[in-house]
Amino acid sequence: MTGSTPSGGADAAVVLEGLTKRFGDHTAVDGISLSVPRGSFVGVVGRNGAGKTTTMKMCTALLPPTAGSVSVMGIDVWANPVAAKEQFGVLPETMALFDRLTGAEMLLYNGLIRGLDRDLVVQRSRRLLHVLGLDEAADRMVVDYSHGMTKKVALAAALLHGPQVLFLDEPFEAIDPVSTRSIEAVLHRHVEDGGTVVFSSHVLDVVERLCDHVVVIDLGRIRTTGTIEQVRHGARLEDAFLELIGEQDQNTEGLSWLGSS
Ligand SMILES: Nc1ncnc2c1ncn2[C@@H]1O[C@H](COP(=O)(O)OP(=O)(O)OP(=O)(O)O)[C@@H](O)[C@H]1O
Repeated sequence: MTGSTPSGGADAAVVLEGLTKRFGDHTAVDGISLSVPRGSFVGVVGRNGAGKTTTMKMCTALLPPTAGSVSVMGIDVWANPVAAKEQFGVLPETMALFDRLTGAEMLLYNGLIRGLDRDLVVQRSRRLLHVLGLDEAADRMVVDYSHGMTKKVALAAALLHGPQVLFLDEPFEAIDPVSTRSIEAVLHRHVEDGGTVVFSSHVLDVVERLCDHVVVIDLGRIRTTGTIEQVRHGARLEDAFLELIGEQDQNTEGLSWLGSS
């Protein structure tokens, strides 16, 4: 995986070139270039406000870039969003779901608007709901789901059309350990079958366990990228990350009043 000189070759699942997003005077993403090979499992990490979600949104046709380009499986996401969307599934940070439908109905609706055959959608939905531990919840309205259950049904919706690339923003946030393992198994299966996963996470132990590559973003730029081993240099990924980002001192000065009453 290259961080500054995207090859853009036929082996690339995702190619970012000079991807930039400015909000007024603030540059949230500052000219990111990256080439993600097909079949890789990539963790995107960075502290709060580093630019992970903004980058994910630009990759998935949710937020137009100020400059630069992104392509998925060779298709320019912003020049040809409809064709590009067939290639990827997305679990966004904030989910606008049709939550007055049951989980099964929501998946059916998602599948049908993607033009999938009804029987195929029903069959895939059942399987996904089962694997993600949502059998019991399938006939309940999504609005009544817990945060973790909502995330899992949104993940099922992202997987339904069998995309080549998955972009997942914090897929493990609010997910219990049992479901974490189920999701990990689904994602591993996707990669074993030749798919690509790009996900952001603050849980570096999960990134270390799952991913073959990691991208560290800071202040809207790629701070470093490579295989997990290259980035952690034999240490724990979390320690390597803290050293890289330079935030090891936990300064609690001025908080002596905490717990004093
Ligand atoms: N719509 C917006 N308008 C203005 N500024 C924004 C907007 N969206 C994001 N930002 C800013 O862009 C920067 C990057 O935000 P982003 O959400 O991409 O960070 P992040 O790495 O995903 O953070 P977190 O880990 O907290 O989710 C932040 O400074 C944020 O305040």
